[in-house]
Amino acid sequence: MIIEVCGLRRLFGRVAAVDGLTFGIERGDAVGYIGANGAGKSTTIKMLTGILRPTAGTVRTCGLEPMRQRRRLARRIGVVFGQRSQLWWDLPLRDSYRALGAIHRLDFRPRLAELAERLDLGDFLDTPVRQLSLGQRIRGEVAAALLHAPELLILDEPTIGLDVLSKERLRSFLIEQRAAGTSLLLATHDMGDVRRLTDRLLVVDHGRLAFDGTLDGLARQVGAERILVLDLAEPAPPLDFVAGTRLVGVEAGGLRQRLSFAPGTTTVAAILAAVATAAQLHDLTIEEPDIEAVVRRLYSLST
Ligand SMILES: Nc1ncnc2c1ncn2[C@@H]1O[C@H](COP(=O)(O)OP(=O)(O)OP(=O)(O)O)[C@@H](O)[C@H]1O
Repeated sequence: MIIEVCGLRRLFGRVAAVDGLTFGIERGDAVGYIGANGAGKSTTIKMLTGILRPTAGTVRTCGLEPMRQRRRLARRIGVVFGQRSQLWWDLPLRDSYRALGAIHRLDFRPRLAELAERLDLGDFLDTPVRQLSLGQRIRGEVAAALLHAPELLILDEPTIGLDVLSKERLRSFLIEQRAAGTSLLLATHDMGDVRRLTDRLLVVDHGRLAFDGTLDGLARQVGAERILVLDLAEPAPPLDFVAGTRLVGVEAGGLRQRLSFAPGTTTVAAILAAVATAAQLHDLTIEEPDIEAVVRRLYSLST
């Protein structure tokens, strides 16, 4: 296992930020770590990476004890905090990589060339970090975390604040990394991240594990439905006949219609095939369920 956590606890004064977590993650897995604000995600990550000492319980990351073997661990994991930077603000991006290369005692150039190409960093490698856009900086952060080819990549809210295109680019890159064998642990508020990048989901609530399973399993348990928003070429009568869906909105005289469906019961492809018999599609978007709402619902079911 690449991560093993047993009875993990962390108190801040009287607040238990993490309150008895036990879980394991297999090598090569991609796992989403979700929960409401203040649920304990960042605190868990800090204990996994050796930044914070557990109050009780044990944690092993890459088989190492993070607090005691922090340096050895740093060579084997990469960490990206979306809201904090590990880059040198006033230096050109390239100089941060040079410095990280020196810290890891490796010739960073071949790996950087590969990452720069995959993450499209070429245009701004010589720009000071403080002048980068958020999307550019996050790509820069991800490259920094992967420079030493770690076996585990831990990301805390990597796509927060990114526009749709930058998000999608980053996600495709992470999917490739995973296919190349890197294990992923991804703390996020974004259901789209979870759906695209992970195949297992841990939900933490008040420092405790509230769910461990697949996204479809979670959707079944709490009824977290996705909504397909269909923009039609011409107004159409209500599309209330599509198997496995529920019509939840008709706008603009039938030009825009919203169908709700539970993952696992039908597929977008099947829905579109049924819609095509009655209307011509112009555009579509999928609205993911809101993570906070899913967690609230999960919590209300378990209490
Ligand atoms: N250094 C600290 N001192 C005191 N309390 C803390 C500290 N760090 C976290 N906490 C508290 O621990 C709890 C868990 O916080 P944590 O940051 O781990 O949550 P989170 O799930 O990452 O939240 P978010 O999604 O908002 O980042 C919260 O109640 C928070 O206020």
